[in-house]
Amino acid sequence: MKIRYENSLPLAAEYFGSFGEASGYDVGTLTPEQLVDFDVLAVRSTTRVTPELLNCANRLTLVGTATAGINHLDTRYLDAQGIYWMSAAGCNAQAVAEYVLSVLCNAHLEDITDLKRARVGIVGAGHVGSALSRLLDVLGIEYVLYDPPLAEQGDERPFTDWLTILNCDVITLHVPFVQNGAFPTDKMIDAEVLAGLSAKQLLINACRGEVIDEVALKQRLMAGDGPTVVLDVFANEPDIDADLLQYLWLATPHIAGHTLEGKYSGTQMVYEAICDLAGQTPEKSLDDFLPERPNLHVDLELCSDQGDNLAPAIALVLSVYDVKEDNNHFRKGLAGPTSFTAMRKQYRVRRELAGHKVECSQQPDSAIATQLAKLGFNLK
Ligand SMILES: NC(=O)C1=CN([C@@H]2O[C@H](COP(=O)(O)OP(=O)(O)OC[C@H]3O[C@@H](n4cnc5c(N)ncnc54)[C@H](O)[C@@H]3O)[C@@H](O)[C@H]2O)C=CC1
Ligand SMILES: O=C(O)C(=O)[C@H](O)COP(=O)(O)O
Repeated sequence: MKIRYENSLPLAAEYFGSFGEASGYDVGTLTPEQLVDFDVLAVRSTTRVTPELLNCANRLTLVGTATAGINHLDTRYLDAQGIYWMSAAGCNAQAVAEYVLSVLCNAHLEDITDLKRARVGIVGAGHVGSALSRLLDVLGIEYVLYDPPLAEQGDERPFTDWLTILNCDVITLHVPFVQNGAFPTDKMIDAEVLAGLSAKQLLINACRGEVIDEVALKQRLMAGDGPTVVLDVFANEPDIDADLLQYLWLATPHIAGHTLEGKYSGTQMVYEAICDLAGQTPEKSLDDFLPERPNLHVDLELCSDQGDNLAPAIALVLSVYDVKEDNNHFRKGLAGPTSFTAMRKQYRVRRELAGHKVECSQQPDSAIATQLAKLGFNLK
């Protein structure tokens, strides 16, 4: 079997090498001729799989993307050609949920959002939206879910309406980018929606840039008194509107899903699909590759000094992942499309919360210990 893979799939050689010939290509360099006689194409969101790209693909049986989003695949064309395609659904849901949590923790500390009173509107209750709702449940933060497709499919969770979402203190977007059909998301946050948002609200987009009308967003933010905005994703990546950044509270280069766990899981899922194709039982697993998590030390006494029972969780979440570091790095490093892609592909090693061992300066009270354990921390 011959496999062509985008080099940014971590561990691709380790996972795919045993199937036969596996050869990588750098982002933006794949040509149609390089797919001649290949059975499998493994990509991330930075390879657009179009009819033109597959022009010479005479043997292609499987296109696998190690990502949750699929809007870079022409799935209609693949279906029409009888080429099986798969995505790594849910691989990085926890990563994105923890990105949003890190944003919320910072917003709480900076008095942008009072997490004890705030209501979070989660738009899209799939893998990411659900992972986020579980984190908010642990912390006792109120939220509502909006997901008409799931409601229509009979999902029994309580769903709210669009107007209620637009009145939430925090609106966080976790939908796929869809242009057609009954539930399009293209510019679902448009000029009219933006006009109704106030300076008391926080708007987070970590799904796809095109879900917000960015031209309207910039105009709204330039006019003043607009919502606080956090963007991980932008229209027209990697050639983004850098001028927009000055109006955003936090901005990051599409790395919300880029934990080590999220990226390795994506490759693992593509590997499992190839095993399936080859009629083999998967022998490799994430545990073969994931390094141990570092230990954390936290002074709980200091944390709870502020009389805030969210303080220990916030301190720990931010000690594992503080989105502000990525924001600072992005703003310093952005100099055109090449740097946007480079910052994504050379992203630092980021780990998820679960499994971190925590040494506390004092025994936490039982409610806080339970909360931290439910976030996945191992209290020593
Ligand atoms: N920034 C990043 O690094 C990442 C971004 N993403 C993006 O986030 C999106 C969501 O990821 P997952 O939760 O894993 O996908 P998912 O497919 O599990 O969930 C998406 C949910 O959105 C719902 N939905 C679709 N259209 C809707 C509409 N018009 N209104 C409300 N809800 C709607 C679906 O019913 C589904 O439940 C992905 O499609 C991808 O584009 C995903 C992972 C990482
Ligand atoms: O999974 C998705 O969907 C994402 O947006 C990924 O985080 C995108 O990462 P890259 O494939 O662009 O590295």
